[in-house]
Amino acid sequence: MGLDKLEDLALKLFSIDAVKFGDFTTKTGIKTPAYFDLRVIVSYPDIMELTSNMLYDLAVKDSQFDHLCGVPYTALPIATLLSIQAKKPMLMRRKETKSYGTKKSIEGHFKKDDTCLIIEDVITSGSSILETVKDLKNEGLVTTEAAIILDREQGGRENLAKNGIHVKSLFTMRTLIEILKKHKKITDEIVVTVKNYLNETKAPVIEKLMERVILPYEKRIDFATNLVARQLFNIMATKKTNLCLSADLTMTTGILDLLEKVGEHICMVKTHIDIIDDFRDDFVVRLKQLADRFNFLILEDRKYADIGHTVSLQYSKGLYKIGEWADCVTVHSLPGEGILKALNGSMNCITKGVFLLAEMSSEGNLITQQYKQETVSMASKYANIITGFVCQNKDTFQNPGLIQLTPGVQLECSKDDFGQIYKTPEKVVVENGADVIVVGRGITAAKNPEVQAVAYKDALWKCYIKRISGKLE
Ligand SMILES: O=c1ccn([C@@H]2O[C@H](COP(=O)(O)O)[C@@H](O)[C@H]2O)c(=O)[nH]1
Repeated sequence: MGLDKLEDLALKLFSIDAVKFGDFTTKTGIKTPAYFDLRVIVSYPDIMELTSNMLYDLAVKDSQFDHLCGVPYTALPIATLLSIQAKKPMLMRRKETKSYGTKKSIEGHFKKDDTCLIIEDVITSGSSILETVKDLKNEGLVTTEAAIILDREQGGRENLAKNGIHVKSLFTMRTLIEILKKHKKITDEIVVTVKNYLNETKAPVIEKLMERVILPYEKRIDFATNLVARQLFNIMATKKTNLCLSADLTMTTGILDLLEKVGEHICMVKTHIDIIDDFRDDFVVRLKQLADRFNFLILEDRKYADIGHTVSLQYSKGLYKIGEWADCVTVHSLPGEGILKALNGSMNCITKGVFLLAEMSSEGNLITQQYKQETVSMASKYANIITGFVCQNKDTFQNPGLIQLTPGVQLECSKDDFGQIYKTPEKVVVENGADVIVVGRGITAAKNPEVQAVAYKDALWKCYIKRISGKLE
C-alpha cells in the first residue's frame, strides 16, 4: 500500500479529531496521551470510503473467507462498505442477545465451519474482538483473521495471535505519530510522550490495570452488560457500601423493621421468601417501597436447580411470583444451560439479573474446579441476564463487568453447627476478591443489628478501599 494514501488518511483522521493528543482517561480508567474516536468518521463519507478502500487493499481482496463481521458498533459501517466492495456476505453480532424472537447472537445466513473475517476500528487488548470471535465460534463459525484500522500496540496483536487470530492493521500507534510528526501536526514532545507511554504500558501493565479486583466499582459500570450489575455498581459507588444483608428472618415485620433501620447502610437485601411464616402480597409491596426509599436492590436467593421449564414457572407463578418483585435471583448451573435459556425467556432481561452459583461457602460441598469453570463459561452465552457469580475466590472469573457475591462472612473466622464456614472481611474482600458481601446472622442475630450493620459496612468498605488502592497509576 502506498505511503501517500496512508499519510492522506492519517492527516484526514487528525483533521476531524478522530485522533487526539493530550491527557485523557479511557473508560477503563487508564490514563493515555493519545485518544482515538473513530466513531466520528460516519459524518465524513469521503473518509469512510478511503478507510474501507485501504482496508480492502490491505486485508480483504487477497484473503479467503466466507463472511465479514464487524465488531459492534464502530466497525459496522466499515464492514458494510467492505462487504459490498468484496461482494461477500456480512454477519452481524448482537452485543446483547435478544429476549424475544429467535434470540440469535449472530444475525445472517451461514453454515457450520464457514470462515469469517473480523473488521474492527481500534485494538488495545483485543478483548472486543475475542468476544465477537467467541460468539461466532459458538455458532460453528471459524475466525483466523482480523482487519483493523489502528493497533494501539498494547498487547492486542499478541493476545489475538495467542488465540489463533492474525491481525492486519492500517496503522500502529507508532506509524501514526511518525506521519503526524513528519507533517508537523504534532510536536516532538508529544512524540516522546506517546513513545514513553507505549514503552511503559506493555500488555501485562494494561491487563493489570483492567483487573477486576483493582478497578473501582464506578469504573466497572461500562464493562457490565446486565442492567442489574450496572445498577449495583452504581449503588455501591454512591452509597459507599458493598454490604448485602441476608434477611433470613421468618416474620415479615421482623424483616421490614430491620430494613427500616439498616436500609441506608446496604446495597442489596437478600431474601429467602419461602422461610417466611406470614407471607402476604403486601409484604413485597412494602419491601419494594423500602428498596426505593433507601436505594438498595432485592435478591431472592431461590437457588433454582430444576429443568428450564419448571424454573420458568417457579420464577413467574405460584404463591410468591418472584419475577414480579425481585431484581435478581440465584441459580444453580447443575441442570445445564436450559435453566438460563428458560429464565432468559421468562425474565424481563432489561431489568432483571441472575447470580449463578459457581462455588459455595459450606463445608464438604461437591463443587469441583471443572464444575466451577464450566459454570463460568455457561454464563458467557447469557451475558444480558448474568449479574455475576456467587463464589468464594477471585480467580473464579475475570470479567470486570460481573459481580462476585460472597456469603459466609463474619467479623471473626468461625463455623456454625451445620458446616457454614465464615471468613473475615479482610480475607474475602482483599484476598479473595468479593465485590458484594452477604452477611446474615452476623447482623440479624446481633443484640443491636443496626450498630452491627454499620460495623460490617465500615469494615467491608475499608477492605475494598485497601484492595483498589493497590491500583497502578
Ligand atoms: O454458598 C452459599 C450460598 C448462599 N448462602 C446464603 O447466604 C446466607 C448466609 O447467611 P449467614 O447467616 O451469614 O450464614 C444464607 O442465606 C445462605 O442461604 C451461603 O451461606 N453460602
